Amino acid sequence: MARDAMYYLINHIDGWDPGFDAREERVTMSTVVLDSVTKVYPGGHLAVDRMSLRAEEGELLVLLGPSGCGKSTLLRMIAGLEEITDGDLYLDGRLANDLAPRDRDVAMVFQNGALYPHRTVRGNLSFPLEIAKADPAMVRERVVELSRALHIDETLERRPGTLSGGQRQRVAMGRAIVRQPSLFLMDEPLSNLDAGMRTELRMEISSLVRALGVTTIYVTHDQVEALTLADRIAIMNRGILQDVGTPGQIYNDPATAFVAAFLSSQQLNLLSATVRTPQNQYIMLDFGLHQITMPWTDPRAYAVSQHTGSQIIVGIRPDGLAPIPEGADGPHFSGRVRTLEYHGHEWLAYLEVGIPAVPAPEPGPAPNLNGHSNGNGHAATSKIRSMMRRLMSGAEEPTPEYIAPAAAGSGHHRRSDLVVRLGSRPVWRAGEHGRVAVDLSRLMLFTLQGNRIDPPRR
Ligand SMILES: Nc1ncnc2c1ncn2[C@@H]1O[C@H](COP(=O)(O)OP(=O)(O)OP(=O)(O)O)[C@@H](O)[C@H]1O
Repeated sequence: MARDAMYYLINHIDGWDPGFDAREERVTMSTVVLDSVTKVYPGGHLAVDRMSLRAEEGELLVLLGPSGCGKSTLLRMIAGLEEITDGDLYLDGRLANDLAPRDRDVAMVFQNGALYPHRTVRGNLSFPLEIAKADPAMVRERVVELSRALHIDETLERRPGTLSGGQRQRVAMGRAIVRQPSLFLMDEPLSNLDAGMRTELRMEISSLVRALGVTTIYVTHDQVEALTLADRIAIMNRGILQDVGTPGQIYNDPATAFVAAFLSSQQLNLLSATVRTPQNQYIMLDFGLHQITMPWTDPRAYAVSQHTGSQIIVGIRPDGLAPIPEGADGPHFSGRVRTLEYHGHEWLAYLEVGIPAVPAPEPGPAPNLNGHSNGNGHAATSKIRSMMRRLMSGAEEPTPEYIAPAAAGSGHHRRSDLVVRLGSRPVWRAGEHGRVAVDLSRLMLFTLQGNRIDPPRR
């Protein structure tokens, strides 16, 4: 959104009086607290498993995860559209499990920007204010102002069916904004748009919700959207919270191998290594054909040494490896360049280094995530376990904590190529021998279950 349009919107919204005490509402935006919230759908499907999470007042919290991980279910429970099976939801400090959706002061924007098809854009935008019995003259004025700020003023007399996808989403956002809720819930609002429109609207959403200071929970499966938009990201898999932190924290210091792999734009190198401490002089990560040494002065050394004699998973992003000349010193890998791939802004090289590679394990929740807990976690856990037993009547209790990596520890690792980022000019040709320096500080160290060996900083 253009800067002047943004100021226009903010200034006018500040002065709004839409017929209810909106300004009072705006100074205290909702905090959202999930305390061990669980959803089991009829039929026994566990969609959300003991999620504890807190969205601060005015925060833009992104829920990120692959399709089917339970993001929409969680959002719908917050909106009151889906019943909570177990655990507690607090909105602004009030227990809200049984609060009717209309009493939650929540506005929701969906993927398809669901609008009233027989109402014009003007009718759609004014509807929430009409319901609130606002003065009609004021409603007309406010709708025009808002439509200008959202660049949809020329579409006011049109019906949603005649609008582009981007215009429909702007109207949907406008309709959510117009009644100034204390909580915005957005469920993949950009996923039906083309790449250019997604980028444009992404920036607009970011400036809009920040300018309004409305607490926003935004669901997406797109890691770029999450990294660019969020104050904090909560990443989920199979209904379980995997990590929560600022984009920088979870990208650079991920709690689990799943998080590291999910947030990598290029394929993350996940390699199997055995930890050794020869004569206690240093730590050796033994990759079979290659060894990397880590001095005792490394801040992770003690934690890694606890795994001496065992296998661990070492993660390294393609840009943590840099080509170096043959014979250069320092930690390195080397092998034949199998192929080069052109990606426009960069080249990727695939280096045959003969190191066992492993898929990212999908562990349970990382320990010590900074979600909210009111101290009754054990009670909630045993409650849900007994409920699951009832639901599954005799079936074995589900244990989502650990799904063994296909190859890890089995001795039958597939050997795959090391992916190396080369930048805009390839320094090698296919078939040549290549050598890459390993930036020790960029190595991520995980147990075979996929949890970080050295605790992430939050
Ligand atoms: N009404 C329902 N009844 C039974 N199972 C459901 C229902 N709604 C969702 N599920 C299941 O719950 C799980 C979580 O679904 P949910 O829609 O919350 O995931 P999601 O992360 O939002 O996925 P997507 O990104 O594809 O929308 C899925 O396995 C889904 O099939």
